[in-house]
Amino acid sequence: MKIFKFGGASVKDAAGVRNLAQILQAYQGQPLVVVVSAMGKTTNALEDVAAAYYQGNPAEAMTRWQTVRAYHKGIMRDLAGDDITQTFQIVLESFDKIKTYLLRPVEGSFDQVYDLIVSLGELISTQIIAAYLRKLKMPVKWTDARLLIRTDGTFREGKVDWEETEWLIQDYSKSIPPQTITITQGFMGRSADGNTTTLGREGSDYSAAIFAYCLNADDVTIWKDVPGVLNADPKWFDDTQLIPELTYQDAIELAYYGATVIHPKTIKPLQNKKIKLYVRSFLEPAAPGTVVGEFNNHLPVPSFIFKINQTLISLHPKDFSFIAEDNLSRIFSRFAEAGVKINLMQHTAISFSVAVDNHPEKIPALIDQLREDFRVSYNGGLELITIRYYNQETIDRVCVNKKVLLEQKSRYTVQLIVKDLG
Ligand SMILES: Nc1ncnc2c1ncn2[C@@H]1O[C@H](COP(=O)(O)OP(=O)(O)O)[C@@H](O)[C@H]1O
Ligand SMILES: N[C@@H](CC(=O)OP(=O)(O)O)C(=O)O
Repeated sequence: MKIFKFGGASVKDAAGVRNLAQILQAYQGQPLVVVVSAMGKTTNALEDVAAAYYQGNPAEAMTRWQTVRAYHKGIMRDLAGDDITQTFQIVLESFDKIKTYLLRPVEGSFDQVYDLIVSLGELISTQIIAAYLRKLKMPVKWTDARLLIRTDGTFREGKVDWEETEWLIQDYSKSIPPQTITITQGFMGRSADGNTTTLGREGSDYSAAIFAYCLNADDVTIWKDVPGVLNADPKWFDDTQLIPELTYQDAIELAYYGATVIHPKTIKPLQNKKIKLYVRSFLEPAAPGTVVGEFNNHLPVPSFIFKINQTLISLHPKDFSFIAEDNLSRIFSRFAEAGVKINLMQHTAISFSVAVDNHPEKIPALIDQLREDFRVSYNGGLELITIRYYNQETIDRVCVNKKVLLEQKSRYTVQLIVKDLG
């Protein structure tokens, strides 16, 4: 069994869907599970629909939804010709159900409504793709991932119930004929009480790993718009180099520090079962890309990760206490309660500094909370630069025209919080 994952960029238009079909045709005859994300930037657009709907503005929600619907209709028209009803009847029925939902009064918390609305992107994309592949007479089965991935009740960041999910997925796999191409959604699951939950933004890579783990798959391929894992994001750096082989450990570290090409939760389930992960280009499907697996060699070149929009928060006890266990536990519980992930931390006897992503909806409230116990100073608009397998030359290179506010080195990794002076 092979698991494939196609992200939003790969299916952003009809040409992308045709390209996906062509890639799958090359693997015909093999059992495949194909995990697909929402098309293009649909998830962002649906976030706006959810916000308007929840804020009690149904007219605005409907207008925003109609834009999403028109985008998908355009893709269907291109794939099917002018009459889309024959090929895509099921999608049109989904559109009607969504419209009916948006006309109903709001029920539940914002996060619950968010998951229900935002996950529609994946449901629609997989319905369109399955219908198109069926039109090409390919042996596809559209499957609702919510029947297979069981999560706890946390909305927007559902935690996988691995035991139940493994049982559900294995049971499903017994029921499908060999050679079937299962088309299913990334990023979503369902809690035991029947609520749709999402796994966190960009979580479709993780869904592919969940399927692979539960099916003891041979391997996973995530099809991207880059040739594989590079030693830096080509959006930021020229002259990037492809990394042909990557250890699980290095892949986890790169993804955790912010190399967005692989979702950080993806690697661990694969590493536990020694399942290889291929990162390949959907634009150049014959090229080998990167393979993540058990290798002895470290990264062949230093790798760079940039995270912009960072805020550095520094805390100082108001009393005469040091930054020791009691203060640390109070600080960590404040961050956990606010749902703020710490990207980097450093402490001295009487100060504690952390770098976090600047979420305007979370950080000001967290700072107010921290002020109850600490003197707080903060600095926004910063960059976090991580270099794996650094040397002084690489540090000097990234620090040109930057002021370094904080530096932290371990054996293999250096992290720098910098202010751009340019
Ligand atoms: N080290 C890296 N190597 C390759 N791509 C990277 C790296 N770090 C960040 N990226 C970015 O990851 C993008 C692909 O990931 P993503 O957009 O999340 O794909 P998808 O939406 O298909 O899941 C690339 O376009 C690239 O800009
Ligand atoms: N569509 C979801 C899940 C996802 O992983 O998408 P992508 O594979 O396009 O990053 C999101 O945008 O968050």
